[in-house]
Amino acid sequence: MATTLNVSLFLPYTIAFHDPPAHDDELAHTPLAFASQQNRRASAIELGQKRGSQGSLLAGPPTPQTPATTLADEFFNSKFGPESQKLLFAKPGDPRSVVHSDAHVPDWGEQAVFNQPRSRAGPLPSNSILDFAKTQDDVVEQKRRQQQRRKHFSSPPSRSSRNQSRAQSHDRGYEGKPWTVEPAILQNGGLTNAIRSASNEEGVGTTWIGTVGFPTDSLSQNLKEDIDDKLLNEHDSVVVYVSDKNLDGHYKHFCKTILWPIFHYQVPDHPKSKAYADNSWEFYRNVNQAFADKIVAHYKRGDTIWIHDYHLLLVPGMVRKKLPDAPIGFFLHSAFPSSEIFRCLANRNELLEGMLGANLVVFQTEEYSAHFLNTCGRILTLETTGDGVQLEDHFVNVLNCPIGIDPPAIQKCREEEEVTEWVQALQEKYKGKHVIVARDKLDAVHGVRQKLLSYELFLNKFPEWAGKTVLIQVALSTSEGSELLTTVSDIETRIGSVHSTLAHQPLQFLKQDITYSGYLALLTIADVLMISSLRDGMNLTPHEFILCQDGKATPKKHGPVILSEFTGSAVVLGKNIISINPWDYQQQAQAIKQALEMSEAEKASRWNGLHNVVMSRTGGSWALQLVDSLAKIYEQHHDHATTSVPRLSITQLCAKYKESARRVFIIDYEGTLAPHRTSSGIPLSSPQRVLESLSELMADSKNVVYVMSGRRPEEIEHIFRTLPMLGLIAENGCFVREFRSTANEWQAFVDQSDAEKWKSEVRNILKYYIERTDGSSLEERHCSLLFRYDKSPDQEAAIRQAGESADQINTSCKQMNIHAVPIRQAVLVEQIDTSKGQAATHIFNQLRQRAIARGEQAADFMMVAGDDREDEGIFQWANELGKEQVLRHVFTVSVGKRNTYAQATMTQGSTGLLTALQKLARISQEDAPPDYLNRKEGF
Ligand SMILES: O=P(O)(O)OC[C@H]1O[C@H](O[C@H]2O[C@H](CO)[C@@H](O)[C@H](O)[C@H]2O)[C@H](O)[C@@H](O)[C@@H]1O
Repeated sequence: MATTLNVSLFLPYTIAFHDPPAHDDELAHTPLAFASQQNRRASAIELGQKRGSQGSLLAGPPTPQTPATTLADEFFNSKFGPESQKLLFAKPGDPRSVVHSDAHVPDWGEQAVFNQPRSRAGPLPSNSILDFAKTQDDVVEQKRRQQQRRKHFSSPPSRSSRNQSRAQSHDRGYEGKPWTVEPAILQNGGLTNAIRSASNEEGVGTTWIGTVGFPTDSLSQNLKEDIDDKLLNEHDSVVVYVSDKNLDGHYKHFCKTILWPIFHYQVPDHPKSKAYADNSWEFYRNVNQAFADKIVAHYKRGDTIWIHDYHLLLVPGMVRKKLPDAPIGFFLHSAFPSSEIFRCLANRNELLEGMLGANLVVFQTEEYSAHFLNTCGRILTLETTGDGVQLEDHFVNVLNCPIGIDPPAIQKCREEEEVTEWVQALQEKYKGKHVIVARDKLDAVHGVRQKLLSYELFLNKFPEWAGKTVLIQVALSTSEGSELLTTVSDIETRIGSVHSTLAHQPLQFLKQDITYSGYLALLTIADVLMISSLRDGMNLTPHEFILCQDGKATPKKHGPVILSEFTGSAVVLGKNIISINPWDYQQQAQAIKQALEMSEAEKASRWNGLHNVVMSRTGGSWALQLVDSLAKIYEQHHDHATTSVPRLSITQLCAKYKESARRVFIIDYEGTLAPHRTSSGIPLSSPQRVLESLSELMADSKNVVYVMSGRRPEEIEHIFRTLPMLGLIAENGCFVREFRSTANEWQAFVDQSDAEKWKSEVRNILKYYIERTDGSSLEERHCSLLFRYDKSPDQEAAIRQAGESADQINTSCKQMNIHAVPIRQAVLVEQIDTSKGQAATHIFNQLRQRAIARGEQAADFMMVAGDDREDEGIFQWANELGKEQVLRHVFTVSVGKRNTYAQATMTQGSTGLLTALQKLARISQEDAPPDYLNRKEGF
């Protein structure tokens, strides 16, 4: 069975270590025996809780029937202990159960949920700019002073070294402890649910590759191997082990303080931004390399590799280096920012190049894929189309395909008794109230502050609602500083002091996560969902809310969704949401009022529309679509991959040449018949041999010979002035001089006065960039313009300017039917509808018509030779003629080693091609009638 390797920073599983039970001698300290004991314990606790769960379930005044510790207390105040997994997952004890789509807990290495080792990573090495200015003497002197100071103050060890040594003594106890496999806390729940749902379909095998989500330095090799075995054999998971130091630098530093903020538009101009390179880049690279190595070690021919999210942007490129032929897909779960933001990243080129190692790069929405294409164009000066990015020798497809949820699995969880109990309790608690719910990460991008301010405004502006509305905001902790928490707490206090009464609290702010059953119940009983993210790749909470609002468990149903326009889900869910700009507090306040006052009919109609989207765009269909799209693209790429393009067989070429009656040659000049011009712009090497070979070929009246070029007609005509009968295609197909035309006339395929219109506009744009790029120049052609930077001393700066110029032209001149294409050390601006292929079609059709008119045989042999991207279209066209049997023999030949649509390659370069042409000419000479060299007319 074909296997998909799903690669994500965190596996869906982790390991929990347990203390052996004190008075339970019957239990051996083995994971299995211990797990069964844990399950028994968990059930006992659940039972105990349920028996006491008759009263109010959320923190509030206790009722007379309420026992001293209510389930509500457990719900919100429980300390995370070994049983606390039930707070986060649908089914405790079942590592495969549905998980929160957007779960989040405290920092990596500092979790308190499971008993796990702590990080042994020390602080990042210093990145002080001053370090670079020091002389060796300064360094020695500084160290001496530091030592003196330490002695003088006999300062206690630093906090991090204290933590480290504490961690080490704490970790000693993990060896020999029983352990169990648990659903991971740190994981992308949306991804896990989607892949699981698709894996339930027949024929899709999945292997996960990722870390276990906790620091592993302190685990012995034997223990690691035991964990490897269990996860591989029972959970189809391959563990990537990286040192605590690497994962700490990678995740806590590079991912969390640089990539995540920048990808979510935390503008790097901000003084606190860390968009500058800090030392964590090295750790990011190391972790990505460890993942790539693991994938390579595990990959078998026939497998498909899917790499997920912003933590692993370099992995596709790293794997590609080792597995040139593997099918690799990359999916970005988060947002992708505009190129203006992305370009602030110090390692922007490496990150983009890493992603481009994939065959297919997929984003949640069109906005992100468009930003990516645009960024590749601007920063890497690559040619992009709506479908992807053209690299020198292959195409990387780019797609958008939004993730969804797994409705059947969630519906099943909703049937659990515990959810029903929560629903009843919550309904009771909020009887007569209008409940707005929300569950977000408490970080700068999720807009909790903006939401609370808008809610406060709503309460102040519409006091008639203040006594009957409750906003339940579940806020998931993040590593972000306390500043935001302080601000949010201030707003919370203000709302409480102005609007709370003895009987009513309009805001329930819960700074911790809730049980999965509680979460589903909350979504079921709520009247409105409100999400105010400033940016979010997708956000699946709206999907889950819509599903739970079906009225099956409660008469309350079809609650409206207030959703920030900056989320991927707003794009997917479309017009039926109440769309808000989280920065517009007035609009948000108004949206709350609109949602609360919406008629039942409107609610139902909006919900139906939303529900259709949720049910059709599911996580399972997303996962299958990714696999399917990659398979198709891979097949296309592989149809013409270099490895499968054979060398041109000269023997076969000669044989077919010999047996054909009418032949057409269309051969590219620069890079094919002769090497590319040098960077000094000095003419190409002597074209003498080229002229001789072409002349010999033209001597046979059965042959029609065209040379094609990007140059202006007068230039190419000058180069071939000794062959006035040679057919010529100039400016990439804008002009054609017919073969054996005595009039020496050029036919134009472009209206030059039209071209003048767009050229004057583009000239102005290019002028700006040329002024800023040393050594660059504008080459004027009749139907195209060329921004050349081959003589620029600073190539890097020139490439950047070229990329930006192409981007600006492609964006601002869209209506003009032109495109700017980065080519070798230049940007070519030309009309979209002209090409070498188009000129070739014209030539070929004319030849056929003439042959038919004269009652002669049409061409039965064609050879097309080229060397770069611009020749690919003409290769495809000629191949088609062969496939459709318009021509009996077609030879498309690419000079060099690039990936190509040509049927054959000529790895020996121009010299090899000229030798082949001369061989053909010799055949003609051998077969020639005595008057051979005097015959002039062709067919
Ligand atoms: O916190 P991280 O480890 O850095 O991971 C980032 C988040 O990844 C997941 O969210 C992303 O994927 C979701 C599903 O595609 C999407 O809904 C969300 O918008 C993305 O940001 C994960 O679900 C979050 O918990 C992580 O915080």
